[in-house]
Amino acid sequence: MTLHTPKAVIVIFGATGDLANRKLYPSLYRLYRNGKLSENFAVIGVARRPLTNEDFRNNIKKSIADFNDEHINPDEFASHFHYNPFDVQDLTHYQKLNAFMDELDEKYDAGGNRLFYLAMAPNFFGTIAANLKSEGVTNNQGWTRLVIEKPFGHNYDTAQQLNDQIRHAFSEDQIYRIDHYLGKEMIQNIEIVRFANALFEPLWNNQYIANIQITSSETLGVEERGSYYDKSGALRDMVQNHILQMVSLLAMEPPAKLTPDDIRYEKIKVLRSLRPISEADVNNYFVRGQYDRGEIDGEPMNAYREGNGVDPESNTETFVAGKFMIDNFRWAGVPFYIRTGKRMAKKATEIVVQFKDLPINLYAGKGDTIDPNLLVIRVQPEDGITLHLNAKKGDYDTTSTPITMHYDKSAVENEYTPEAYETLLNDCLNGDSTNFVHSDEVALSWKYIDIISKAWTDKKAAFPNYTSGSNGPREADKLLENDGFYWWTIQ
Ligand SMILES: NC(=O)C1=CN([C@@H]2O[C@H](COP(=O)(O)OP(=O)(O)OC[C@H]3O[C@@H](n4cnc5c(N)ncnc54)[C@H](OP(=O)(O)O)[C@@H]3O)[C@@H](O)[C@H]2O)C=CC1
Ligand SMILES: O=C1O[C@H](COP(=O)(O)O)[C@@H](O)[C@H](O)[C@H]1O
Repeated sequence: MTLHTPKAVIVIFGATGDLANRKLYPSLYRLYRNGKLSENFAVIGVARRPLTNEDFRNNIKKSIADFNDEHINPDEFASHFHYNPFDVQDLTHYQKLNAFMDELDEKYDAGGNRLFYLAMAPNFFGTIAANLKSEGVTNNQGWTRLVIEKPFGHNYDTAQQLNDQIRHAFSEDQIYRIDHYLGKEMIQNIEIVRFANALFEPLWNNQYIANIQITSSETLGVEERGSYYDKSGALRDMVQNHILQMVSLLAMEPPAKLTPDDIRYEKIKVLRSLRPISEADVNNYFVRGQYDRGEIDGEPMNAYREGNGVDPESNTETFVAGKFMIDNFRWAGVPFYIRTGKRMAKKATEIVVQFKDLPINLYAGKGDTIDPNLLVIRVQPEDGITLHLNAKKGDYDTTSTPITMHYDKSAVENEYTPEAYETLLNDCLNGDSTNFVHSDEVALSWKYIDIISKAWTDKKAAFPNYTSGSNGPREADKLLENDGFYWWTIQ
């Protein structure tokens, strides 16, 4: 696809919030700095508090203060930003917004294109979408796009309701549902590693792969988000979206073409092939945990139930481990193990593809155990790929020893690797929806997750059951041990 420098008037609903300040403004700045955003753009920040343009621009400058680029004048960048105090319920505010967008469109020659970014709590999404439509804000000349943030609903039913509300005002191809994991460099690399290497694609199936493990662990607890998190939990917060997206990318068939529709079609097929589990079976496939007090880097940590906004008897899980089975020809019999949790030993996201053992070990007589080949995709904190092989030991005998081949980015490459939000904003501005989530993916993933959450809501767990700073509850290890496997250590 040929990319042109996009032109647009962008409205950020929730412009004074955490996401806007920490992620969106720095991402827009990097796009601007890297020439991906021309001078033909304006941003209107929308929120309740009564800021002036000057206050708002000062906030923008604070959010990009770390960049310190000599050749970019922060005032010049910030001059593209305009603040609009706003009440999302007040229709007259939408009418004024519409007129202001026209004015800025003319001033910046923005091509009549409009991007609405909803960086606010999801309960506002339906109202905002409906009001934008009823007040004619979406009747613009150029393209119109809507970006929404997760959570896309709380379960299947609420996700469908949310979708219906938004679809009333925007068509599916105008809606960009953000899953920031899809903007991460190494998650995007899964497709390239699989489909651009003759070495892997022929082996990428149940004949050669024993299991796939996905770990996304955090050292942080729920911090200031207790009241949101206590109603969500790790299953909804991480598994329904990020983890299932990673599973889909790892398991999908090669798409006919690299178009958004072809790729989504293949991902959706994976979600359709997930082996359904009954409520009675949930605990054979999934393990839940909640962190207790503990220590990380020598610092004492409190228990989840002691956090702000958390019910002192909370039954909410802060850890999930699980096994997905994909019942199709390619993956029959291959477990996809996943685990994610807060307050674990390390902050890391890693994918390990474990290949099957060879039929016989020719070196067993010489006392060597041959390790399985592993392909490790390191998503964060550092990106990289490691291939675990066996090779000759450096001695007189012909014996085998495990070796590794690493691909690590140089410091310079790392510096220029775009942040997830930067990549996704760039894609959206250029109309590329490949790395955004389709409503069918949302619906299918909720259908699967709802069964687990029902089983877990109906039956209280013996929480807390893992120490802060550990790798989660012991049951998560047993899940693999029962199948003759174990979790590979995170690097
Ligand atoms: N923060 C993050 O890292 C992530 C956030 N998200 C999602 O992004 C969304 C925003 O999160 P976050 O930035 O953390 O939330 P914040 O609570 O920090 O910000 C909420 C924003 O909404 C504005 N707002 C609230 N009520 C109204 C109203 N009635 N009318 C107009 N504006 C209003 C607030 O401004 P004011 O008070 O001035 O009105 C503020 O700008 C949520 O859906 C969240 O789940 C998703 C992934 C990561
Ligand atoms: O969406 C979310 O993701 C973060 C973890 O993101 P990462 O990029 O740091 O891996 C998680 O902390 C948060 O609870 C969740 O809502």
